[in-house]
Amino acid sequence: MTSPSDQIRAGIRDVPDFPKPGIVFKDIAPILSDPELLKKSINLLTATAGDVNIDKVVGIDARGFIFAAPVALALNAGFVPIRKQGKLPWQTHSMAYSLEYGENVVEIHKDAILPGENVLLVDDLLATGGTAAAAIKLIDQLEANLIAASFLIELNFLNGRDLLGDTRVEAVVDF
Ligand SMILES: O=P(O)(O)OC[C@H]1O[C@H](OP(=O)(O)OP(=O)(O)O)[C@H](O)[C@@H]1O
Ligand SMILES: Nc1ncnc2[nH]cnc12
Repeated sequence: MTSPSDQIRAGIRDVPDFPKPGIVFKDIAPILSDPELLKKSINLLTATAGDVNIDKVVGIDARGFIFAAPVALALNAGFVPIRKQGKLPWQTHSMAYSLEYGENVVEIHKDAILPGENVLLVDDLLATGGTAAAAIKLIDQLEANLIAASFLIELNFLNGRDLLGDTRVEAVVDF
């Protein structure tokens, strides 16, 4: 019997040279289109919270939202979006960063998380760690208590977790 994480691993499709030459893109579309794999992904990400009561699940625009919102519901927590620059209507904190195939700016609403609230950060994939590191800086600016950063996929060879300081990092599958 294959384990749920092995089934998820088998559902990830490699697309060479996307979005740039030399990048092997991990395509999660086959997981999203399979209700069993999608449920298993949500369940395993939810389990990374452990026994800690989570107040807010923070998801990163855009693929992170797919997983973070259902995880928030499963944990009876609120959902907070970190969005790419220019999309959030209220007052924001901003952070510039580099990722495996470019650079960008992410933002969070200043009132999205109360000081001391327990936060779980959820994204689909940890590559160089640039995106997650920027998200963690935004969460820190709100004086939240980051319990863990949880990813469906981690690309070990890019050492992204080295950028995330002493944050507990969890990944459902790694390559
Ligand atoms: O560890 P890093 O090197 O920073 O890369 C990881 C990030 O890259 C992807 O986001 P992308 O910016 O492509 O956005 P998308 O979710 O809108 O596709 C992915 O969803 C992560 O957020
Ligand atoms: N190789 C990759 N595949 C999918 N998403 C990514 N985000 C950053 N690197 C990625």
